[in-house]
Amino acid sequence: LFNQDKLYKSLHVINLCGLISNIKYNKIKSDNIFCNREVNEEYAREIKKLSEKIMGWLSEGLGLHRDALKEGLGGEKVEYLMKIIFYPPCPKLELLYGAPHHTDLNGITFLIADEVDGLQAFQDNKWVDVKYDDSGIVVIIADQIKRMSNGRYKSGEHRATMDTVRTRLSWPVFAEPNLDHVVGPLAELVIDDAPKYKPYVYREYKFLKMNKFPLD
Ligand SMILES: O=C(O)CCC(=O)C(=O)O
Ligand SMILES: [Fe+2]
Repeated sequence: LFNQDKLYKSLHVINLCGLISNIKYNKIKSDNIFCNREVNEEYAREIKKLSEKIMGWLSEGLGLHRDALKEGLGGEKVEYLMKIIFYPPCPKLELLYGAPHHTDLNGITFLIADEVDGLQAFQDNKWVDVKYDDSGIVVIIADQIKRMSNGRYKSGEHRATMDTVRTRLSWPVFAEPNLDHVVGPLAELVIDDAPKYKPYVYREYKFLKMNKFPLD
């Protein structure tokens, strides 16, 4: 999917995550270790390209033109939100999940983690581990693609567990609509089929889902 050289170049921040995964969070924050603007910008550019390529394939899979999902998500106004998540060790795993099971609110998510496993996907009615693999990137189809496709694509259910002794860092990038953009089933997909989902201004969708209000 990527030009490999470019990928590796843009990933050295991620490798750094692996190396520093045992350093205390405060130290990470105070050292501003992630503030390598050049690398982050290059990573963001590559994620944008990858995101548009995959959304192109997904659009074609719906029998639509390549840009259909990208345009539905807001075209050039799509935003790429990078999060760095810190999961401290948890000696009693039965007490909590790092991230309880959920689907992502946005359009599509790209996730890289350090070498500590934790991400699990719900597949065939059971939770399966997404194994750490530093040659790849995890792609999660999220709510807005499900809604634009009128349910023909599912929003991938996932969760993150913690490790009893090791700290874990993960690095998802969420491709999401601008808060004022309205997303709903694509017009071409609701000619013969009834719309399964209401269109929402993304700001409102986020608010309703985060507060567990009914959506449709
Ligand atoms: O840390 C992970 O592997 C998953 C994080 C996640 O699912 C999220 O932030 O939405
Ligand atoms: Fe998630």
